[in-house]
Amino acid sequence: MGRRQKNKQGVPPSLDEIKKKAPKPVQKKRKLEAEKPVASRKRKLEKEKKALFAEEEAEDEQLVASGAEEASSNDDEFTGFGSEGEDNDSEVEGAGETDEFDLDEMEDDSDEEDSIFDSDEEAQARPMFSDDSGDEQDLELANMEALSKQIEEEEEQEAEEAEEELHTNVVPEAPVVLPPPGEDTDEAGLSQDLGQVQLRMQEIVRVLNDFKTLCEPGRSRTEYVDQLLKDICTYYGYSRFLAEKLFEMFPVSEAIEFFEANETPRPMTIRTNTLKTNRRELAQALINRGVNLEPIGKWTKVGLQVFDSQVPIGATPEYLAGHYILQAASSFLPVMALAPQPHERILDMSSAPGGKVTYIAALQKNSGVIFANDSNKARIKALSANIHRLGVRNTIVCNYDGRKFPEEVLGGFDRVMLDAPCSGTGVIHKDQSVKANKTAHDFDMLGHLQRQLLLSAIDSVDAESKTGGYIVYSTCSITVDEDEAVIQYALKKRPNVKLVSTGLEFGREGFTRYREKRFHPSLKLTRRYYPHVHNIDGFYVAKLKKLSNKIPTISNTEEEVAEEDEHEIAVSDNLGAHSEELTFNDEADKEIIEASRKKWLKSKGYKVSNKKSEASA
Ligand SMILES: C[S@@+](CC[C@H](N)C(=O)[O-])C[C@H]1O[C@@H](n2cnc3c(N)ncnc32)[C@H](O)[C@@H]1O
Repeated sequence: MGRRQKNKQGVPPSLDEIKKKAPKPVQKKRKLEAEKPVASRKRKLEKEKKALFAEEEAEDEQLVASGAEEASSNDDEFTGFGSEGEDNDSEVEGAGETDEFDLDEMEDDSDEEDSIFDSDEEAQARPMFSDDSGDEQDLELANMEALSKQIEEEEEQEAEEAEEELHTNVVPEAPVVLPPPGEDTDEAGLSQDLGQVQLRMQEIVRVLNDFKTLCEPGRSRTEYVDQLLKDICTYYGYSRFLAEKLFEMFPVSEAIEFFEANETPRPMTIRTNTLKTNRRELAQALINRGVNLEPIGKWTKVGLQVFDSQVPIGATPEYLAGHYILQAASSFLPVMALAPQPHERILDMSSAPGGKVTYIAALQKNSGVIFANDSNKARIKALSANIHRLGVRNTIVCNYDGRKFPEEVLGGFDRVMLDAPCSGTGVIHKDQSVKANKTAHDFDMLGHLQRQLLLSAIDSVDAESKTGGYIVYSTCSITVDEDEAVIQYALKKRPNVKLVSTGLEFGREGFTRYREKRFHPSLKLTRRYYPHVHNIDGFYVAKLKKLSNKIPTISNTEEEVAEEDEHEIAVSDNLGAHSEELTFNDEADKEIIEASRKKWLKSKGYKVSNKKSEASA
């Protein structure tokens, strides 16, 4: 846990902000989860208000048109849902859920909600929906009053805080940035006071961004980066290993934005369960209970963002009746990419606690069959509970190791969703323990499991499916090891698949090169999401199309084999107690393991014979 979190220091100012201000030991009050900067929210609101009133007359036509446009802008897979007009909640968005929303944790959420203050006035000012035809725009109008009031109050509070800061701040001295050459931070007595550390980070970032002009004579870039990493560990509470791993993914300033974003929660969001209601009705019901909300964005017609509430969001009658599920917005994305069609046979290989699988069922309108699998028995409980509460009836819950598909369980699916177990580097704001707990060994083991699960997912799909033949791979981690590297491995091991567009409207392109690694150019088609860029959890989504049920022979050169399976060397080095869980069950893999083993033995100085070892014979 980071020192800032442990000390409950609340949301610290961003580094941009501290450029303008001196550090203050007393931190600001923690903002509400969904809170955006007041000025920008107000501007947005005013803009929306104008647009809404201007367009009011053309509302119905516009809604229908925008629905049609959205349907047509997506893959062919979506056409099955396209013809039912605006109330057709079978829109192409997908949903999913990450662990934090499982039932066990719902109580905690509720407690948090209880503590959110909302004035009576705001509640009274809540407008009602009077028109059946509206959707997103009605909803925004309905919330306008409440939001305006809230924003005004926030403005007043911010003005008070600014005034307070003016009186309490002392202009700081320029921080000492680097210890004298040859000394480390402690020896040199560099301050560990968090305010000072924060200032030092800001100063180092400034120097690194204009190194030639600003560096101390004789000091190298590496020295600055090293001190910055030390400070990141001190200030945010990361292990050196993870700080480096994440730091090297971004340009320097952006890396700090990423670390900052992990200190604040993402907006609370819910997904309308279209098996039971539609978003407009749900929004009205919740507004009537004192929930302040608005649509998440144009890209989803089922998502709502909750700003604050007078009632616990995880315990309203609507919640208990299964009209919605608490679900991170990022988790909608893989299901949108999967784009399940009615009547299809679908496998969700690691589905607990069920956020994504219940959205798949909703998009299928309870038709077809879904196998909702998860290897963790304990999590199956929450999965079943969600399936029941949300009125999902087309789903069979099962409890296998995903790697047993298709051979020992079942294959021939139209589509497979693999929302893989991962390190959770995209959701650090929810689980601060990731900062200190994840080791290189964990990443090796996860990468290995993810690769195996993905090959099983691919093998479980029927390439001849009339409507499908797709696999979606997603993680709530942003590390290349768990994302592009896993897909690259699958492309090489299964030349009978290719990457296709996810159909998602936003998100950064996947890496085609990362440090010394080079990936297939089609990795560009995959999508990356970041908390500091998209204000959603860090996420990765890739969509594959299976072209044939036959796996073409792989003619890898020895060098390619060694390159692809670099991580396997590390894994075999590390197998130890976990070796039973991680045995390969695939002939092709055995050869690769053997090649890796030989390379590893050679690297350790052993003489390696060209005969096959007993284990692989
Ligand atoms: C990211 S969570 C899935 C979240 C889920 N898709 C949702 O939307 O609610 C990853 C899941 O993988 C499961 N898992 C881990 N190893 C597995 C394996 N070998 N086979 C199948 N599931 C596995 C974990 O129990 C965990 O529930």
